[in-house]
Amino acid sequence: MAENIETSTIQERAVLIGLITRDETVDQVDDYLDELAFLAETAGIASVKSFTQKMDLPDGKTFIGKGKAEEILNYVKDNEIDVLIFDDDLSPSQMRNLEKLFDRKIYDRSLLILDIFLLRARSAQARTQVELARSQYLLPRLTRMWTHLERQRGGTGTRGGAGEKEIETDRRMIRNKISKLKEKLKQIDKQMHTQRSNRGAMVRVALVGYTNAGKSTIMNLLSKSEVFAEDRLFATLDTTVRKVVFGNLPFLLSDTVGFIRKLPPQLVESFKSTLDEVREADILMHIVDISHPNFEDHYETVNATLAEIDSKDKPTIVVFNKVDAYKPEPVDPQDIDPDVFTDPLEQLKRTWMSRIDAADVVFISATKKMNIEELRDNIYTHVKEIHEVRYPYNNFLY
Ligand SMILES: Nc1nc2c(ncn2[C@@H]2O[C@H](COP(=O)(O)OP(=O)(O)OP(=O)(O)O)[C@@H](O)[C@H]2O)c(=O)[nH]1
Ligand SMILES: [Mg+2]
Repeated sequence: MAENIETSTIQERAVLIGLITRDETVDQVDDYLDELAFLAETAGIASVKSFTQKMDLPDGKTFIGKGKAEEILNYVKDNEIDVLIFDDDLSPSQMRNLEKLFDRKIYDRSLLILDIFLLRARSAQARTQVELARSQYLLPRLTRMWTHLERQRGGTGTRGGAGEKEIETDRRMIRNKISKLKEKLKQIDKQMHTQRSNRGAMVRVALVGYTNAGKSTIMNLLSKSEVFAEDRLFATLDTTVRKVVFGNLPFLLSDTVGFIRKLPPQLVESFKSTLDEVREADILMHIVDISHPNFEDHYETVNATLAEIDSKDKPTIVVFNKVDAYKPEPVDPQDIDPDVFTDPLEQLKRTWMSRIDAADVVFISATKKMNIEELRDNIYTHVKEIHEVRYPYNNFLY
């Protein structure tokens, strides 16, 4: 799509909106909104302010309550806000109602993630997968798209019978597009499957983890390759596979798309073939950014997503990355036991090494190259185990 100069130089301004439901704390929701701001930034949208509201259940019609809506509306009018971004997913009718109420673009988390994926998709496979997910997301929301179109054409916003007919045409077009994309994806999947089976029976290790955890950085470090890594969410959408040899032991290492809280279900579904690399892996390396205040949530989110793609029970090395940037939670000095002078990182290590089998946990810094030998030893041990079962007479001398 052609971008005009205006949209690329003047950033869109957004307010972020999150509900604090019964099972969530204020701190948690603050962290979710920080993440949402990071997502918005990745999509080129500046977050100007956040609003939260305590509510047990979202309002069926407008998601937030009346009073809150008024407060936000006033702010939106006074501060040149273009977009409202909700941290949770909105139903098609909520989205329509909100759009009417605010007369601004309404995003939910899914739509934002879908837009980022669309911006970042490079390969034919990734593009097809994202387009499919996005079309499926848009289909029930077409009326809204139509009103957008109408406004762009300078219409008055009133929708007569002709409008409804056009919506029906648009719907048919999208349905056609969806089936074409599915067909195309089937073809690509077939090719990828052949490529994968041509790789033979080499042991396969897959890097998995929350987005921005450092997977690509670790891939580069271990395989001496150059995979795009940066401080952005979803820097990687395609799977890269490299052959790596430790000592005399060869194996395949793959880097793939990161996970995030509330990944749109349409995306998980259409990225299933990208995630085949994970599903068919012998060993997983689960990378966790330990410097992130919410890293325990991230760890759980990744495990839940792994369960969704039937990959939860594989041998897994948990790699806590970014120890160089780890900042312990501030503790009240009075709470510190004067007899125990252990450093907080040490304590954290102990906790996790007892929670997960200690043999499968490593603490590293990929950028500062701390503890990389230990990581390599750990991978070597795991790969060797599988290799010996697969090639009992070979003694892996190549
Ligand atoms: N401080 C610190 N930063 C790191 C470390 N490892 C990676 N990073 C930084 O974290 C950011 C994300 O790294 P990536 O390797 O792109 O992360 P990723 O998991 O591949 O992210 P996605 O592809 O977006 O899912 C980059 O800015 C890296 O430089 C580390 O050990 N310490
Ligand atoms: Mg990456």
